[in-house]
Amino acid sequence: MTSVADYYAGKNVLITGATGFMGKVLVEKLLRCCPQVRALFLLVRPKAGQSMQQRVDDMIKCKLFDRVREDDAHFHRKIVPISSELTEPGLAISPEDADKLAACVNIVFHCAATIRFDEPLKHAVQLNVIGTQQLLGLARRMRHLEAFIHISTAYANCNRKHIDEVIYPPPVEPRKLIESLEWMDDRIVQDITPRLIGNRPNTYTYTKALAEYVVQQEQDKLNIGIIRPSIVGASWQEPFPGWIDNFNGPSGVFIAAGKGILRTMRANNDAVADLIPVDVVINLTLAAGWYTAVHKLVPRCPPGPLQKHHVMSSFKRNPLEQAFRRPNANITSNYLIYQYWILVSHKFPALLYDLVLRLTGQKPQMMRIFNRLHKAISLLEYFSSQDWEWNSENVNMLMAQLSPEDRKVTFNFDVRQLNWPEYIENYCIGTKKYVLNEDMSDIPAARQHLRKLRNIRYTFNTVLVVFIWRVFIARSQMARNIWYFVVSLCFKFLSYFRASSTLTN
Ligand SMILES: CCCCCCCC/C=C\CCCCCCCC(=O)SCCNC(=O)CCNC(=O)[C@H](O)C(C)(C)COP(=O)(O)OP(=O)(O)OC[C@H]1O[C@@H](n2cnc3c(N)ncnc32)[C@H](O)[C@@H]1OP(=O)(O)O
Ligand SMILES: NC(=O)C1=CN([C@@H]2O[C@H](COP(=O)(O)OP(=O)(O)OC[C@H]3O[C@@H](n4cnc5c(N)ncnc54)[C@H](OP(=O)(O)O)[C@@H]3O)[C@@H](O)[C@H]2O)C=CC1
Repeated sequence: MTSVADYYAGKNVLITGATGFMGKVLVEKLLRCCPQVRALFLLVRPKAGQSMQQRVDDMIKCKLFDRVREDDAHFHRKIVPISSELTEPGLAISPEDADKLAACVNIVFHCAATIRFDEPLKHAVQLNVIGTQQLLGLARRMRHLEAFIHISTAYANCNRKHIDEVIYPPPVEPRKLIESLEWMDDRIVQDITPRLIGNRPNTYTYTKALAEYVVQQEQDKLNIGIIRPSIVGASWQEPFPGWIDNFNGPSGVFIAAGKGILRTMRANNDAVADLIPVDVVINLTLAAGWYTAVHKLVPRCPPGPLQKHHVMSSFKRNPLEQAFRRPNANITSNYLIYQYWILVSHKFPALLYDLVLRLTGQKPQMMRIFNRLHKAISLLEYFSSQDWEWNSENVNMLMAQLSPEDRKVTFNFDVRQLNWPEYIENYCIGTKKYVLNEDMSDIPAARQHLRKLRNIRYTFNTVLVVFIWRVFIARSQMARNIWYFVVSLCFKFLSYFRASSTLTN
């Protein structure tokens, strides 16, 4: 049985989406744990005024690559950036580059995609479906290709409750959809999008389902493998715990909760999300690359439960700077209760805060922030308030195929060993350190700020009670009688407990 690292020795690997969250972890892991890999060809586009080379240089300077740098200061020599825009004809790869790739690439990892839930259908199809088709076209030209690994999502078939490790028939024949979208203007496409996506929640899951089908069409010509991760979160162990660099999925929710902005969300009460650490997904992906070179498979990443109290307690121990309120989110599956909390815990404090800003001559901003937050959580709700059943026999089979060393250490993807409270703690610290770039040495000041917020809350509640008392109790005889009745009842209870505790002592 060869080890996974042995398989990658001397191989030329092509990666799309290498500048993204998962792509970066894939590049890092390959360089660190498969040091004999020959070259990594990264398809990168110029962006935001930066050339492709500048972007790659910036990427490898980031902290994520510290461990690789320690092992080999010249690791960048193995990285070969190739200029490419996946939505352009021929992927906008120069003919010379295309010929070079066709001549030497052994394995392709296709990670690039638009993962936005609000992406217009035309663009989502252009990148997630047509981009994938074009990459497959290039792959067919690769004379030494051993495996084509496509990163899909566990939610590509989220319109089903039970999902097996098979490719389901597509919602529409991709070719027909592509032809229709070509002549339709954007307004028409926007109007018909809800009808097209049907019982899927967004264009992302719809186009990822089509992409799976497009990949499957090539199964007679290429060795294909499809990975379907659920919700990918910060790293568990590698290259270090808690690495995360974006606001997607749960990370944005955590940050908003840690900052005390998000106080309620609609979600399943017990297991609110199927979370999987990014290093686990990447270990599985690399193992699947090795295995697919010989066989074909569609593994799914095993999910884990995410519990909200771990998030709250982590942020209380390691608070974020300048929180709006103390972290305390109320997860509910009940629509009415949710609307109540939105009003009381989001809209009312935002209005109050904006009023204070206006009175002090500043620009109001809190209501705008909450409107954006509500848009974001409404898009995530579909995933956080439902359950799916996934079959993961292929994952178990793949695990059994690994050597003991790979299975337990180098390419471990067994989340049963994961300590969830510890993972969530590191995840929350990771959002603080790597997404918000906050310094850990500021934690005492952040704690002090939370204490100040708690005192403000106590003062506010006391003022509110006194106000209510003045308005209602002091003015109506009946309210006064009820009040005296409640107070005397409390007093009687207190005396009773005091008497009974004296007797037992
Ligand atoms: C309380 C605790 C308990 C919690 C329990 C619940 C947990 C989780 C629940 C449910 C998770 C479910 C997840 C399902 C996942 C499925 C799995 C997958 O297969 S794929 C991946 C999923 N994809 C996404 O997650 C994309 C979702 N995001 C979007 O679609 C958009 O971001 C959206 C519509 C939500 C918002 O869009 P906009 O246009 O309003 O905002 P924008 O462009 O994203 O960015 C806002 C600002 O933030 C900055 N920003 C973004 N990333 C940044 C970064 N890394 N660093 C600094 N700034 C950043 C941006 O530059 C922008 O700033 P400027 O307004 O331009 O100034
Ligand atoms: N994150 C998650 O929770 C999950 C992700 N997945 C899947 O994993 C894969 C990677 O996701 P993730 O890393 O989170 O996504 P990111 O958004 O972080 O990365 C997307 C990558 O695709 C590249 N890309 C986007 N558009 C183009 C384009 N037109 N031409 C060339 N490259 C482009 C981006 O490059 P650039 O830097 O230039 O924008 C970036 O490198 C996706 O296929 C996604 O569907 C599946 C399940 C869950």
